Amino acid sequence: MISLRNVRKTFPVPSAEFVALGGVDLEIGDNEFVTVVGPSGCGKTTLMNILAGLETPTSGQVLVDGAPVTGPGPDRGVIFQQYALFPWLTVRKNVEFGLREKGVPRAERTRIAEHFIELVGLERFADALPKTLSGGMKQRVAIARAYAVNPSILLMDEPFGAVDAMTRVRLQEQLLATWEQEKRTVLFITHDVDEAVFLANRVVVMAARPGRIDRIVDVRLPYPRTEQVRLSPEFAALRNRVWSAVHHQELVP
Ligand SMILES: Nc1ncnc2c1ncn2[C@@H]1O[C@H](COP(=O)(O)OP(=O)(O)OP(=O)(O)O)[C@@H](O)[C@H]1O
Repeated sequence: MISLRNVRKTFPVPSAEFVALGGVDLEIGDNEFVTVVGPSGCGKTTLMNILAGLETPTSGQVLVDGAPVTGPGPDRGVIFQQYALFPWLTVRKNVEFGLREKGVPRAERTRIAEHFIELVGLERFADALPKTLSGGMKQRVAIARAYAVNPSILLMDEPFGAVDAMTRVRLQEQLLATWEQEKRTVLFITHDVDEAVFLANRVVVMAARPGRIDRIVDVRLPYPRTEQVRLSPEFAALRNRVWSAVHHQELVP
């Protein structure tokens, strides 16, 4: 369980302070899939960095299973928009990397890496170098690598932002298929309202100046989220609600 309690983050700017997050309260249950949308600059990445332990809040509490977050930890896997794979390592070695760091013995490393490479459908590319893979494939390697160290929480910041629209839809389906087999708590940041609704149990809509939660939309659509779900009137209604919540606030100066 993740708990954010009155989390505030300010950055010093000349002659004042900039309020990137102005008191965020949020609870995320175990194995929940929560997406975060909102206009540029509303503090999405700041929120994720705080949860990842890469930034400290100015005030407020950030708890994972009741314990304060004091830095990065193996309980939280982070996946960024840029693929962040080691270019000189094969897919297999990239996926094994965190396990090696943890001192997991070789046979066990191989077994775990194989399992997650298969789960993201890249078994044919296990011995390939990242430069020979498409952007979508690289991002699947990043997902397998994050999963391999067995974090209970996955923090994903616009992970599919750099791939084309068709690949993006496939990656969404693939991520959900992985999550349904290996449930984790996921916090997933995106600019894409369709993506936010398609993936989530709940969509957190943020607003800017100061960065805050504007509203939370429950997505009570069944999993697996098939094309039929994506094309359903229920999906369209939710998408329209989230779209209005995000885009109408941008008209405010
Ligand atoms: N180190 C910093 N110093 C000063 N201001 C910062 C710093 N980091 C972030 N900010 C400001 O805080 C605000 C929130 O930034 P953040 O990156 O969290 O927004 P975001 O919602 O993720 O934006 P985007 O969707 O464009 O990625 C922005 O206005 C940004 O300029």
